[in-house]
Amino acid sequence: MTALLQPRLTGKGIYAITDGPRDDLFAAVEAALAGGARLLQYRDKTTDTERRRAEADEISRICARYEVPFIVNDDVALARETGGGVHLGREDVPVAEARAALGPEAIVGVSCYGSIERARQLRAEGADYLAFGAMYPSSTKPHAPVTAHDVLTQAKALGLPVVAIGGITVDNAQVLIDAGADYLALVSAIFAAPDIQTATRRFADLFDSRPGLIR
Ligand SMILES: Cc1ncc(COP(=O)(O)OP(=O)(O)O)c(N)n1
Ligand SMILES: Cc1ncsc1CCOP(=O)(O)O
Repeated sequence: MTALLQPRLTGKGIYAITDGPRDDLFAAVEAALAGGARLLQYRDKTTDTERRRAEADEISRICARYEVPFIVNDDVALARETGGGVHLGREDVPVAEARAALGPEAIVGVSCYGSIERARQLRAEGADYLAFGAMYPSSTKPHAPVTAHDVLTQAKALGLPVVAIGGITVDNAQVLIDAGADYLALVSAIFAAPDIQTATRRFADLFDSRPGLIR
């Protein structure tokens, strides 16, 4: 296991999520972090174990330099090896199994799709954040059903950080923040942008741009 101290899950902002192999993966991650991303997830659905391990290890080090929590999608063993947290969906292991493998300090995030009941259950199981979506149709995950925005508002009452994901652009993001999203989870809007750092900064600025609004 890489002995890197994981920063805590605090605040609000951009949750940058990678989407499979690319030649400039490390530079892309670094650009998102330089643009102000506050959480980083390594998401690679391929089965190339060696490449995934090497990439996750390097990205965990980049995140540590920026003091940004590093999360691995799906793969608890890889999270353990690289000192990261993990994001779990309905096809993945239970929260308790991830917690037992990663320890009490690790971030364990969960997909709740559009279900407050699922969110309540996973909170009881020890999840650290609750992710909802797709909020809009997503070209990254085209079959993900779209969720109503008011689930974000309802989720606020559960007292954990609320993450919105799916089809988010700079033009449709503000309404999600206003509905209660603490984090906007973004794949294509930042990682397919010609200038990843600038794209991330534009989203990050949304969290600071309305000082008069009480959230
Ligand atoms: C922050 C965040 N939210 C949702 C997901 C989707 O997770 P899941 O439903 O397990 O689907 P895959 O990502 O595994 O295709 C996520 N990865 N991150
Ligand atoms: C992983 C995932 N889960 C629901 S939508 C989605 C993809 C989000 O990607 P994008 O930000 O490009 O729509």
